[in-house]
Amino acid sequence: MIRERSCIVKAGGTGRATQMGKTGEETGADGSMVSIADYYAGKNVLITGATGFMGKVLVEKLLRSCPEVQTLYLLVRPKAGQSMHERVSDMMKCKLFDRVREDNPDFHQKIVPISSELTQPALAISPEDVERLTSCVNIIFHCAATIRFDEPLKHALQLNVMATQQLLNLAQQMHHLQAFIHISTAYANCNRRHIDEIIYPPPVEPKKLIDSLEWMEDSIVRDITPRLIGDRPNTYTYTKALAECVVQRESSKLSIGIIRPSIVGASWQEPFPGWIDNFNGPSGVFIAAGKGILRTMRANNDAVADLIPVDVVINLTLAAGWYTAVHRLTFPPAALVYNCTTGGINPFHWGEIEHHVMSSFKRNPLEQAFRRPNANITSNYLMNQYWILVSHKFPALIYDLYLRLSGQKPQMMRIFNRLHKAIGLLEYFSSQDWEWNSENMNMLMSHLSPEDRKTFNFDVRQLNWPEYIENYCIGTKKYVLNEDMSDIPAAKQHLRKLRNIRYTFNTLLLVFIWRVFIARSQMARNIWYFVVSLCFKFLSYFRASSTLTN
Ligand SMILES: CCCCCCCC/C=C\CCCCCCCC(=O)SCCNC(=O)CCNC(=O)[C@H](O)C(C)(C)COP(=O)(O)OP(=O)(O)OC[C@H]1O[C@@H](n2cnc3c(N)ncnc32)[C@H](O)[C@@H]1OP(=O)(O)O
Ligand SMILES: NC(=O)C1=CN([C@@H]2O[C@H](COP(=O)(O)OP(=O)(O)OC[C@H]3O[C@@H](n4cnc5c(N)ncnc54)[C@H](OP(=O)(O)O)[C@@H]3O)[C@@H](O)[C@H]2O)C=CC1
Repeated sequence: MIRERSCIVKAGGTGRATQMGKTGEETGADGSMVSIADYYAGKNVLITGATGFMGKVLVEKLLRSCPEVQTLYLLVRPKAGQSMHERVSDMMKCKLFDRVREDNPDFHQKIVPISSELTQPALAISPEDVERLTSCVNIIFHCAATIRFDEPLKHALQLNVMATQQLLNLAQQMHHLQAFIHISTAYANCNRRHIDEIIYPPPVEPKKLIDSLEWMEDSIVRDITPRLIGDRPNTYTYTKALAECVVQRESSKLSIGIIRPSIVGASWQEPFPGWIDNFNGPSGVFIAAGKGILRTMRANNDAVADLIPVDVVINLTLAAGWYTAVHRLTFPPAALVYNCTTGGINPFHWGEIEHHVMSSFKRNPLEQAFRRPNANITSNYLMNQYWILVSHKFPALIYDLYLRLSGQKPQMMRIFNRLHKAIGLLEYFSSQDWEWNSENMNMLMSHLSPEDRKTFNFDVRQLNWPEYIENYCIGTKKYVLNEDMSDIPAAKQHLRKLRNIRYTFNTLLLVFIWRVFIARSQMARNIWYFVVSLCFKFLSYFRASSTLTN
């Protein structure tokens, strides 16, 4: 149980003892509050979702900036024919960990994978592992979730809500737990325009929903899902809202922090700019636009694009873990919520994103683009439908015809259908504005020492958007598509070839249409002869006047 009355925490590798002050704050020998790295020294940390996008960055940052951390227990499941050990060892080989590897080649010794399938009863953790975890874990970061927008409700509920409840149950058995940090999303309450740092009443009592869905067939659940999620756009935001409520209910027994990031994008500074490893959210859209596949999308040019770099989210998460733990005895029995957003502090709009993404991909083109990158966003439904027809479906049809004629399997229409499904799910978020209150983020920043403010920087006022977007686009090229920067001249050459193909195609099309038109209409023929004779007269006049002046 974590709401201990007093506690002495041995700060592991630093050999520095920290103790609870009168206020419940952990203080150093001189009475000052311990730094973040000192707090994590000697601590055992449990992380769920460590193999995911944000989990990886969290593990990396903990190892790099809190090198005295004792052990990181990662709840991992075997997947795609790989054992949990193989998955974790592959993860540690990835480029993201290069800096940690340089600082400490033996960093893997601090990582202990624990086999767990979060959708199974008791999280499918073996009794020995439960024993081990309950006796030593000091802090939990719960990142695991399904973030798919089209996840069937039952599965989203199982993972995002029920697994969270089970993890909270496990947390309550832990003897030395000091903080439970839950990663939610800023869009959990996207049915509201203004979102405060509070937990709103749930759309439905989670337990009742879980009980009633349990006996229902999947087809029935599918049919009633739209009615259940109501004014939320998908099962993801709906179940994340329910999860917050489940977490909040345990806050009288545990010290809890809830982080609500908005749209998490590539890293801003750490461990290097532009790191990204997936197609989620805007990354997939940027790549599709860079490849010249996506030419139109419904989004509001003037709406705020609330992107937040992944390293900012992780720095805030670690700082919130520290703050929750050192203040655990002074907290009221309520979870502290941190809206982790940029819109209210350093706003940037979708129209500006479009401009910078396009110019960045023109400077650093992706390899083997389908067409020259030239995506436009519009909030007009009909306009978007028109461009989908002209710029997506028509070229896909022609290309598939070419593939068929050359004996290959047509594939472009299939790609476009998938793309349309994906962007259709994102449009809700790119067409509207939200306003998040981020006072707790500012409050947390004010509690950091100047040194911690640098090491765990989450001050997004310093973010230079054009530079960030440029690094983001380069990051998608290098780390998602594994393309080499040295191939840029060839990629530019390919774009020039595409431009020439387009010019030739347009000219041939124009001539063809005109010829058809002339052949069928006397009026068109008359206009044609009139224009030609006008040009001829003008040329003769020009030639005659230049002869006279000579
Ligand atoms: C010029 C630019 C202008 C900008 C304009 C505005 C841009 C606005 C952009 C965004 C704003 C919104 C942001 C959201 C806010 C919420 C934030 C959060 O809290 S959570 C995080 C969000 N979560 C998701 O982003 C999950 C979304 N993804 C899904 O739900 C599914 O992946 C879905 C339905 C899109 C596709 O499902 P399937 O079953 O058809 O496909 P599957 O298995 O996921 O992937 C198949 C292949 O396609 C790639 N793929 C996946 N998503 C892609 C995408 N968006 N674009 C391109 N490829 C994608 C995958 O990597 C995979 O590749 P392989 O077959 O393994 O090689
Ligand atoms: N990405 C974003 O834009 C945003 C994300 N968030 C939140 O941040 C958190 C992390 O998101 P992100 O890193 O992007 O998500 P990812 O999809 O990249 O990672 C999800 C993680 O959860 C794990 N997981 C999923 N299902 C199970 C399961 N049944 N048992 C065990 N582990 C499981 C995955 O493991 P495995 O590798 O085995 O599949 C993976 O490690 C989530 O809570 C999300 O809601 C909030 C706002 C925005």
